Amino acid sequence: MSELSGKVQTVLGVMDPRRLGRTLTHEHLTMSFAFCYTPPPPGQEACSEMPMTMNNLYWLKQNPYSHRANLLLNEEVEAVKGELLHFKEVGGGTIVENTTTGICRDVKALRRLSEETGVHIIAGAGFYVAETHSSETRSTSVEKLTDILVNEILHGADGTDIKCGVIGEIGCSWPMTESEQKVLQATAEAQTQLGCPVIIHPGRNSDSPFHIIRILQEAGADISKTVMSHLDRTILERDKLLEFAKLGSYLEYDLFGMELLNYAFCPVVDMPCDIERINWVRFLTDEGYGDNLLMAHDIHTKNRLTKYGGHGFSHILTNIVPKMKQRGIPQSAIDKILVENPKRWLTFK
Ligand SMILES: CC(=O)NCCS(=O)(=O)O
Repeated sequence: MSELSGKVQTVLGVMDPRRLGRTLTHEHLTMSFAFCYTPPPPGQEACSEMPMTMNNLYWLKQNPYSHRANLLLNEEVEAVKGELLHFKEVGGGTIVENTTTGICRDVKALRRLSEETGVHIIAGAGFYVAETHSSETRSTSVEKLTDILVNEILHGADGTDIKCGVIGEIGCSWPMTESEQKVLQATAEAQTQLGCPVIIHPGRNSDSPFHIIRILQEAGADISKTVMSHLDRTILERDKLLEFAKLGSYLEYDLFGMELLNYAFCPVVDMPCDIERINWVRFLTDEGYGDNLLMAHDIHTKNRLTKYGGHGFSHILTNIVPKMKQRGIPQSAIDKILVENPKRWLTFK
């Protein structure tokens, strides 16, 4: 049993889990997604450099990854601070900040944001997808990777004394690379040592979450303390989703607010709209998985901030929760998703 047992760990230190309140389990407050730049559709090349003005906002919403500056959320710390103050005003308590090594994690900015807004922030340890792994990471052994993860939780990340409180988001591609597989095995080992929460970014294929859980299980992970993110764009077939739910991880719908026609990273996927996400949440609740559900926005581009006409970090509390109630999801089920399940997941064993 670790010294963190029964506690959660925020960027300001260890805390009683009862203080978390309403929690968004998958967000980014400062990160760069520059490596994911995707050229605009033919004939629209000039749009990638255009100013982020009112008349361009709809294009940005439809093509968020085709505009270079839009991928630099790390340029908007002041705007994010304003968003967090509003999140608190509307009843928000905690944000799990999933930025890991590879997409410009900035734990000092997270600590400052938490101090200045009063929102509890939990930082993520580990590595994003292989495309962002350094050559050093790729050649590191599972044992050394485990040491890095454990160190980020027990001693601090990126040369600071600011400690992470979850492992993840751990990035996986489809097909998975050897380096990603090693990081997953190290994640399982670090989780066994520390009893910590884990959160995974699956590849963009409905077989990816199954494959990841198998690797984690074989390496000894505690699947009941593991979140599978981005199910909204990953498993879009009911029977397959129920088959996955039986494996026992948390099931996260974390792209609330993201509504677009063309999902550039995987054009064969029809990205659901928010009402469809609510329907998935209701389906899983009705099927008995209410204790496994989590929700978030996974804001990772500028255009989703209210400064740029986006929905912002308060969208779930302000707009989605009332809609869930209107669609017959009881308050008790909503409280599980926003309070009880995050608390159980984030508490160290
Ligand atoms: C930051 C991040 O990984 N967001 C997920 C984007 S995706 O399109 O769902 O993979």
